[in-house]
Amino acid sequence: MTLAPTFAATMDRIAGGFWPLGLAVSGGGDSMALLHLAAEWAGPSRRKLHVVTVDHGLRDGSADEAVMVRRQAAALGLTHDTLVWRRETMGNLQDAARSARRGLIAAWAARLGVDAVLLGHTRDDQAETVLMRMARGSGVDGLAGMAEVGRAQGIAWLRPLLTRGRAELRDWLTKRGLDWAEDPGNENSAFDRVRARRMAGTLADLGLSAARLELLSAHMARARDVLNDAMRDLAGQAVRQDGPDLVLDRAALLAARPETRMRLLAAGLRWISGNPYRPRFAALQGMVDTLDNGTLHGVLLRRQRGSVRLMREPRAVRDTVSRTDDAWDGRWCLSGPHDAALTVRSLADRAYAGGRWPVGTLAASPAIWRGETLVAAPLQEPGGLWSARLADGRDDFHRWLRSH
Ligand SMILES: Nc1ncnc2c1ncn2[C@@H]1O[C@H](COP(=O)(O)OP(=O)(O)OP(=O)(O)O)[C@@H](O)[C@H]1O
Repeated sequence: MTLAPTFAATMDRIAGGFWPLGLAVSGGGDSMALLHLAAEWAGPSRRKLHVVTVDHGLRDGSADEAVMVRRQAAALGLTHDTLVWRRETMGNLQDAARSARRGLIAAWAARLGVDAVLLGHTRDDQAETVLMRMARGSGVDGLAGMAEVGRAQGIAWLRPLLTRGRAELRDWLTKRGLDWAEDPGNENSAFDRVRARRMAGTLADLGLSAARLELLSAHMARARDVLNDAMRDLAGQAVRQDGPDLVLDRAALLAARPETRMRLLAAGLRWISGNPYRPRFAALQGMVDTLDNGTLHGVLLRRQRGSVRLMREPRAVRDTVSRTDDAWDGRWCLSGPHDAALTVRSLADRAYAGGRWPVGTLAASPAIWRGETLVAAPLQEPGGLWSARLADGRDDFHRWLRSH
């Protein structure tokens, strides 16, 4: 099928529930094609498409590209904003630029009431991602590549061009006499992605084309879904949430397949720690084979008779301080009489044994402090003026697991 109708069908399938929509357009060929295709698809509703360009200021011409995008967006009747990023961090420049860009765009979307932003990743980007992940020894999840619909930083990121080729998009623009900018960064071989792009060219000569790599990622995405279903079934049978902790039936877990067990443990560690990434494979494997006492990813594992309890590691939250009306450790909400002089910190060594909760759970639980004076310890001594509950979205492990 030709480009515009397939694009429209994809958009109807993935973007239907979102309106207005954001469009991240760098000025390169992929995202300029995205701009024109999206405007065509939206028709008279195009006023609800908002375009954004991040000017990284990393090289001459980046401001000109933003101006070019603005001009073309205006000609299509779309609003356009330029966000300027000033580099503050050292280290991997492309990674820093990408995460700054995503953060700026997400904040921009929140300001406009936009819940979903379109990105112009193509099949070639997907193929390069898969190759880079192969080179890093990724498993099924990594080889599934980028998702057509993903959630991060509080919004949805949609990639409606993931099955289309870069050359096809440029042809489409050329035929319509539309302009785009070539990113000089694409020729800089210091970047992993650029090296992957070159490697992809060589492999295509051997038959390992972008289309084949995209097929691989689609197979892997299906395998991942099956494995995640198995993990959720196992969680239903073998995991009980106890307040902020998880209690795992050790025998049931050890009887499950290692991959299912490993996924479940990784999910439990992420739910408790709030870390969006899973631990490294080697560290996880060591722990999952024995399900013994240990610490990983800011979480303690403690064996208790036939089970293993997962709880937040007290040391990991020792230095976490927040105001009483912010979520503490990203997962606890406190309520009580407001007083600007109070702060939330962990109960730490003021936790004592003998109550409803293990000392470890209490030590990593939130407490209200005035300087060094303990004002309230809601988990250890409930029923006082202060109470603590798990934040929405992090309060029910099994529900959380269904959406992660
Ligand atoms: N400066 C920018 N301003 C607005 N959107 C951008 C900008 N750069 C990239 N994008 C958006 O991100 C999409 C992908 O860009 P790019 O291939 O450079 O990848 P990336 O975001 O760095 O991520 P990855 O390296 O994982 O592919 C573009 O098609 C566009 O939608």
